[in-house]
Amino acid sequence: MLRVGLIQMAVGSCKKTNLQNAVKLIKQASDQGAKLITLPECFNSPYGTQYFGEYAENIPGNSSSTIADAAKANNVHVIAGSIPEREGDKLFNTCCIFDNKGEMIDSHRKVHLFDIDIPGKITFKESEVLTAGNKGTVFELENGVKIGVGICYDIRFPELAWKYRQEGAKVLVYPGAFNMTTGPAHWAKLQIARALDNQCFVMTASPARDLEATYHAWGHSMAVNSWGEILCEADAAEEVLVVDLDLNSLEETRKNVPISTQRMPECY
Ligand SMILES: O=C(O)CCC(=O)C(=O)O
Repeated sequence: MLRVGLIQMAVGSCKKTNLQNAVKLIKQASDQGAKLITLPECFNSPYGTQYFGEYAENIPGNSSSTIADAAKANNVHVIAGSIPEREGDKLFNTCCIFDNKGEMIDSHRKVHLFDIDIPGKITFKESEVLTAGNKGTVFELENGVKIGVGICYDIRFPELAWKYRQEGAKVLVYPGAFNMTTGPAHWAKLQIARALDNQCFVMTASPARDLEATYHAWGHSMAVNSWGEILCEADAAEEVLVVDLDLNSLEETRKNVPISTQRMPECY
């Protein structure tokens, strides 16, 4: 069993408050026994291309070291959602991953930037300000369980998740901030799809919905098992979800429906 915490946190315009809130909610999840905790995409800054430059930080920097300290203080692994990262004259959307001693053991820069245009609904172009990451990210917990990490739009690309599965991932984690158009239409379905086509657990953490903000996040952070069942799901408000992932059930799914050994790549 792996007990995980999904933090759907309210993110506002004050970075200091956002960081304090993240630390408080990590403790809340840890107090309920979570050993692997994920924060949402863009947890130190409002989500929007107009904010990334102002809120960006180097890594290591204040935001990353605040979460590192929280990971150590609570003896938990933390997938630190994402922050706008500055490196030289470039900005990235970056997730730092900390072990339970507060060491940054890996990081993931969003590979697929969120550039979409749905007329009359939502137009968003992260590539106007962000640079894409150029690698996938799989890290390992102390007990050897491998975790693949993507950020939000990365969930739409099954090849990335399949690469993680091939590298041994059992859990796929996507901090994300879907919106009021694609959220209700696709968010849960994409998680179930990635869970089924890779026979992995999928976990997401979104910012809470703030109708005063310029971007309205869908929320609905959730965890899905390898059978495609939703184990827990938040609504739109701030909430900490804690749930047990039964890794034996995953082995059973993989044994009973052995798709990983039945591929016919020569036909694809
Ligand atoms: O894929 C979507 O519909 C939303 C993606 C998104 O909000 C993001 O990548 O931040």
